[in-house]
Amino acid sequence: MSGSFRRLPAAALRLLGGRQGFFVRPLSQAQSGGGEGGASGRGSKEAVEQLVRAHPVVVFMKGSPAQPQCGFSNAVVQILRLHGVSDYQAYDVLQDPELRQGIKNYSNWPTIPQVFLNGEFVGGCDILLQMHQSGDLVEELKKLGIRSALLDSEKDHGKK
Ligand SMILES: N[C@@H](CCC(=O)N[C@@H](CS)C(=O)NCC(=O)O)C(=O)O
Ligand code: FES
Repeated sequence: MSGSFRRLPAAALRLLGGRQGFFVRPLSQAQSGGGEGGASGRGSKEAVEQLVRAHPVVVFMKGSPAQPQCGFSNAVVQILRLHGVSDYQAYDVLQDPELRQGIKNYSNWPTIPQVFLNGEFVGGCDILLQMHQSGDLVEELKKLGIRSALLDSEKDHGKK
């Protein structure tokens, strides 16, 4: 799981953002404020936090679980499917440039997809794949009260 150290750069960014208030902003900055930078509106920390906490399992992706628009997002969907996880909240960042930037600011992670469990940033496609291979994903799902479907298929093969 990610440590809280990932939040530090976001806090630093907020501080920098606060300092802008001392100056009259040049037009170019004023125009970008509240836009794709995610400093306000749908990309703000507060708005993103609400989305992150809307469900025990949350995925920010390109496209939808039914129609992923990128192989990395598709990989996350397929890993969750392997574990029998179909009840999760997915957000399509291709529909919302502010969210696309806002989620990166929020987690201090530069790419999509992004997976959150119980409001905690877990990682992208590579990390979810590692957790799948190591067995950590089964354990993390267990903490959420979700029994991975892989446990049942392992039982069928005489393991546990
Ligand atoms: N290694 C990454 C793969 C994801 C990735 O590289 N995503 C790129 C291409 S889809 C991305 O989000 N780029 C920034 C963007 O499209 O906003 C992971 O583990 O999730
Ligand atoms: S959209 Fe091109 S790699 Fe994800």
